Amino acid sequence: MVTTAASPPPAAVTGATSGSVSDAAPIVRLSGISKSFSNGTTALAGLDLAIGEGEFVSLLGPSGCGKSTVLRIVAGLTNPTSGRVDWLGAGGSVPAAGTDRPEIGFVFQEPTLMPWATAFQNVHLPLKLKGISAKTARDEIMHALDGVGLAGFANAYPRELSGGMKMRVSIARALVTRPRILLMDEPFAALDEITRFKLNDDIMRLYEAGGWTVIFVTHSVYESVFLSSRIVVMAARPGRVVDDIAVEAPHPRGEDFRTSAYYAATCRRASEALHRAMDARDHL
Ligand SMILES: Nc1ncnc2c1ncn2[C@@H]1O[C@H](COP(=O)(O)OP(=O)(O)OP(=O)(O)O)[C@@H](O)[C@H]1O
Repeated sequence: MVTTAASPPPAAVTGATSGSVSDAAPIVRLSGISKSFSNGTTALAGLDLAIGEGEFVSLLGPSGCGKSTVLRIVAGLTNPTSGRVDWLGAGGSVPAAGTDRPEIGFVFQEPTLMPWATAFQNVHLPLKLKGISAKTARDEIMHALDGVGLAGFANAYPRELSGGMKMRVSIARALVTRPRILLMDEPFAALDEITRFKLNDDIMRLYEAGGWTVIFVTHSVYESVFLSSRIVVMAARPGRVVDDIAVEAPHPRGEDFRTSAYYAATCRRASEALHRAMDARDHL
């Protein structure tokens, strides 16, 4: 597995600060991760992956290559069959406890909102589970809703919101605890293309302002190149990392980036890597 960068971006899309943080100290490191299920499926085999603090890493790969399983292992929702997950402190050092998980936000493909609760009450949920009252959490909840452009819809119920707005509430709910790392499992896959573009722009603005670390699962080459500082390409049977592409375009990223030659070249590069991954056969 090789880490490569597409050709440097042309002057037209450079400026501001560098968007690449691929040399950032790791926040979490997965070493030799394998995952087998009782039905005999080997979802992952010998996967090594380090995620740098502040990186936006997309996991791109064909269906069944284990992208969601990686997220679930990072979130602690399932344990690997073998291998280690190490959460690292400042400067990439392993904290004394070794595997202490920091605050994690998780956004799923479905918004999974409580239909009987308002947007405000839905965003309150993770804080409520920590014993924080709506009154105490009010400013945090409104800040999170404001961040996704829904401050004016705090009292709306999910049935009153569009698909894109429901997903924004879901993102606000994931961010309200101010997580150190945000995990997103194909969050925009069910949305129409225009809404998806808009949410890509919005998540980019939030990432640029918030400076969090993101692991983002997607099937979309275009989405992964627009959003990511790094694209990790996976192959299936068994799930493994086969390519690691740095996207070195600066921030802020918007339409100039989407229409740049560097964007087109990087999409081509990622698309070729994805096709190689789809053709890959078992290597074990
Ligand atoms: N609970 C489970 N029991 C048995 N097999 C499972 C289980 N969960 C996942 N798998 C299998 O593990 C493999 C990896 O699944 P995973 O959902 O991680 O892939 P993925 O890359 O996220 O797929 P997709 O892009 O289709 O969502 C698949 O072959 C899947 O069928």
